[in-house]
Amino acid sequence: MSVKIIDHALIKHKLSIMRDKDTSTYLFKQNLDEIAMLMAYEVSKDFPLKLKDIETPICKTTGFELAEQIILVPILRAGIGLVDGFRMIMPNAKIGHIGMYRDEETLEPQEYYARFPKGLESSKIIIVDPMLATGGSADMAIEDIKKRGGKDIMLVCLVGAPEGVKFLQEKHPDVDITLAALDDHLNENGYIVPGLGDAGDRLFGTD
Ligand SMILES: O=P(O)(O)OC[C@H]1O[C@H](OP(=O)(O)OP(=O)(O)O)[C@H](O)[C@@H]1O
Ligand SMILES: O=c1cc[nH]c(=O)[nH]1
Ligand SMILES: [Mg+2]
Repeated sequence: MSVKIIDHALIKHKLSIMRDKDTSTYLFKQNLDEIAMLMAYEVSKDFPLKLKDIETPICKTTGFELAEQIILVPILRAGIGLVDGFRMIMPNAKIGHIGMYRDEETLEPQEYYARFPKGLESSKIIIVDPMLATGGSADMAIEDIKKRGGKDIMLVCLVGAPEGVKFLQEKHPDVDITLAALDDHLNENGYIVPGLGDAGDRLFGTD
């Protein structure tokens, strides 16, 4: 399993705007869209290709196309915020949904919804969620997808805590994790420090 933190000036700039508590809901989503596109570009750079015969205006030649179906799986709610950016550059991706919220007392995830396209077992599955805190939600999502036959799974989050990364590395060594930032620690309420607060609330204007 690998844990990769993307080192990119634009991502650092945009993520800092998102972290700022005075950033509006509109600008929060705008920057999330832009970071999602940059992250999608980065995580897909080694996706397998197959050869494809094409004809340019000049001659016949051999081009490429992605060899595998991509299934993007946002963990609701906040994960929805990463879907638009990923779809901009992966327009053929199918979308699965897992609905989950953390119990505020125990921090245990509760799954309330799941719906997937067919073909999990032969697709490249990208789970997206802005926040990886204790890792409980991502773990439950990965377990659910594995039970349904998914094998080739990666996790893409904006901000991760060391506690959650360690938990997932031990539990799912086959799942690669990509982050835009690895933060310092979790506070007593299970929030990432410095983090960006509650991603779902900031994205949708709830509190
Ligand atoms: O790693 P964990 O400790 O499980 O925490 C991370 C989860 O918490 C947030 O969702 P939340 O439960 O706030 O639900 P929401 O997206 O509906 O706001 C976040 O979007 C993750 O799904
Ligand atoms: O910091 C955190 C931790 C969990 N979920 C969030 O939205 N933010
Ligand atoms: Mg939330």
